[in-house]
Amino acid sequence: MDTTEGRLFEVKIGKGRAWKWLYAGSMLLGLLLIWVYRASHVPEAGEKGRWAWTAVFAAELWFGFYWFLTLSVRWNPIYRFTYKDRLSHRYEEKLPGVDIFICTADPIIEPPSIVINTVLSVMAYDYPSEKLNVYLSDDGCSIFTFYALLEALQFAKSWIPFCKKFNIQPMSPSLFFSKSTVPVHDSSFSDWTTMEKLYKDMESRIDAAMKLGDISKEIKAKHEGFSEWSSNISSKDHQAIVKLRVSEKISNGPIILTIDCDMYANNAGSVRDALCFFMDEKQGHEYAFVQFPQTYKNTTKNDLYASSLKIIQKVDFPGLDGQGGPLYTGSCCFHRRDCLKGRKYSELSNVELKGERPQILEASSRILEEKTKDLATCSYEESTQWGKEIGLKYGCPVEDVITGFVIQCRGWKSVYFCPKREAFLGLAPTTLSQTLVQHKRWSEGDLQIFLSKYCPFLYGFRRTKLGLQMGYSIYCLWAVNSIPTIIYAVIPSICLLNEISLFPNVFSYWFIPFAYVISLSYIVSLWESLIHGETLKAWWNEKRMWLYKRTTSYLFAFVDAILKMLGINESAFVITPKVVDEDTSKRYEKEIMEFGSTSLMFMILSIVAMLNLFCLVGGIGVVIVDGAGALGSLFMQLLLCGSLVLINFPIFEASFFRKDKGCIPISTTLSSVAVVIIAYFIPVF
Ligand SMILES: O=c1ccn([C@@H]2O[C@H](COP(=O)(O)OP(=O)(O)O[C@H]3O[C@H](CO)[C@@H](O)[C@H](O)[C@H]3O)[C@@H](O)[C@H]2O)c(=O)[nH]1
Repeated sequence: MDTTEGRLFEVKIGKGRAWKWLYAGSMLLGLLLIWVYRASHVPEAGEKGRWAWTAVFAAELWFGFYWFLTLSVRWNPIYRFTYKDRLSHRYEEKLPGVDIFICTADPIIEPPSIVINTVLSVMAYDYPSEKLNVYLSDDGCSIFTFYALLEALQFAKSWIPFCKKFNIQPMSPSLFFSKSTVPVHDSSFSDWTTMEKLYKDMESRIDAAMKLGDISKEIKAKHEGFSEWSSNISSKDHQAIVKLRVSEKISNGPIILTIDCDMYANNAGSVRDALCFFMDEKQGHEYAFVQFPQTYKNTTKNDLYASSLKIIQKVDFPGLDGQGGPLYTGSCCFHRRDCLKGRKYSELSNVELKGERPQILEASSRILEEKTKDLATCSYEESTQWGKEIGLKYGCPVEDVITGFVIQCRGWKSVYFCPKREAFLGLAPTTLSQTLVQHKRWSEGDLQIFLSKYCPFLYGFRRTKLGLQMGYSIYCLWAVNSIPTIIYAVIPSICLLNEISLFPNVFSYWFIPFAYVISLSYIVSLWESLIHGETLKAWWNEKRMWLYKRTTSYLFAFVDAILKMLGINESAFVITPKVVDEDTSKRYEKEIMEFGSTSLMFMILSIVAMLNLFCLVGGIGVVIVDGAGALGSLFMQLLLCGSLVLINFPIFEASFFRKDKGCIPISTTLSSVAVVIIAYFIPVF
């Protein structure tokens, strides 16, 4: 193939425009008919169910509006392909420096052995090693992480050459040795077993230090860096951590990769893939960042907690790319340093990827170390533009999303690149509670953006395409979905119990738009899941998590975001644990849902489930007594209530049949039953 010509990447546009028009047009017609029905059939004043009707109508208006927003990411998806051979041929000698930032914050829930695997994996990229610099920022200021890093540096001297010699992928030793075995007669066998032993020995030394809760004097004597821990140091008061401006003084790579501490590099070519976009002669100067999907190595076969976020990764993000670029999601993203530092896009300037690497002499490295300590302190930032216009934006639980949005508003585009071999593999939450808390943080942060001056429709107006503003709003309005979803999960069921019909009779023409809109949206969602490799059960699990997130995470996020806006509350970053105990882990592998504690979130889930079970039994009783007439007018409610009972099966199982530690505590079950009984006596208006 001729590598002297041609673009460094190619874009393919998604097909099926005619089908999309048909889908969007018919859904819109169906929604309009539903709204017409609602507006023209409101119960008379004084008639039972008037308020319930109004609430359901409001929820349907919202669902329609929200569905319209989601069209933005389905309209024009684009898929990208890179030509790394062309990049090597033209630019091998001129490849830019790349600074990799890994951040960690807590050695207990983010064990150092996980962190160093991430470090080792990125060090093994197929890239000139003198141009690759890896920085680890430890917000937890842990001596164990420091010690593990020293061990990793020693190990890297054997690991990196080994990876390059045998083209090892994944480049994280723990993942590699857990997956691969080499036949005894293979020529690489002895290298392989030596390396595995080296790794296991290192891992057990680190784990032993963690267990002991101390680092021995002999080890401390080996590196002067340990002396930093001799004073009264804590995670709240510690030496400076590595930041953007610090790396500027040390390596000043024009390209920056940010990753979470549990995101192992899994594809040796990712740096080169990213550069195919930044260095493309025709369009490279337009791109500020290249976001790769955050994929997880520990999701179960049927993705119990829907943590793979498959539809976001496979449908939404290519769609956003077609509208000007995906969101920056914190991890797995390559940035142009200039853009992170606040540079505005200009069509005329050809932004070269130059970045003079500071000359550091042996003698000056100590002075540099002292100087960078000062640079990295938070107080350095007082009365500066850091955290506002320069670097990541502070003060929002999703600092990544807001930072990416502002960069796009400065005129830059971003790229979404989904390579065949996953670029990164991380750790998804492995309990229900971790998943719900993580989504609470995301949806709260996103709503805060919507309510701030950075609202996509306001700040993005004239700065970005309307499609991109709509795309951002899908996530920014996640939390608001909680209210209409709760209305829909509760009110029709209560009305069923009280024999109040909220939907048209199955034999009426008005039933058709309801049946059409509901079935089409489920068929499309099922089809999207299946073509992207999900199982039927994974789709069903995703629907359950859709309900659980909306009724808990999003609800809490909604309330907290409003309180924050009113100045009553401050939001905090709850770090997602990367490890759980053995029992919990076994249940996760068997896809048994984990409850186990008495949280308010579980209480809400339990109440909604019990209420629906109660209403379904009552509703069936009504139909048996009243006959076919009642079945016709209550059919939709029976269907809705029945589906809610079915999807909540894990809650009933965890309340009544399970005895393990992950079941729902009896106190939660009793309280929710009590709430349901009280609700039964509340009159419906
Ligand atoms: O005070 C903190 C809190 C977190 N972290 C690190 O930030 C990363 C992300 O935190 P985590 O608790 O793992 O959050 P997740 O929800 O798993 O992460 C997603 O969501 C975050 C925003 O909510 C983004 O910052 C992340 O990049 C993105 O992967 C981890 O490496 C943490 O060690 C810090 O360095 N300091």
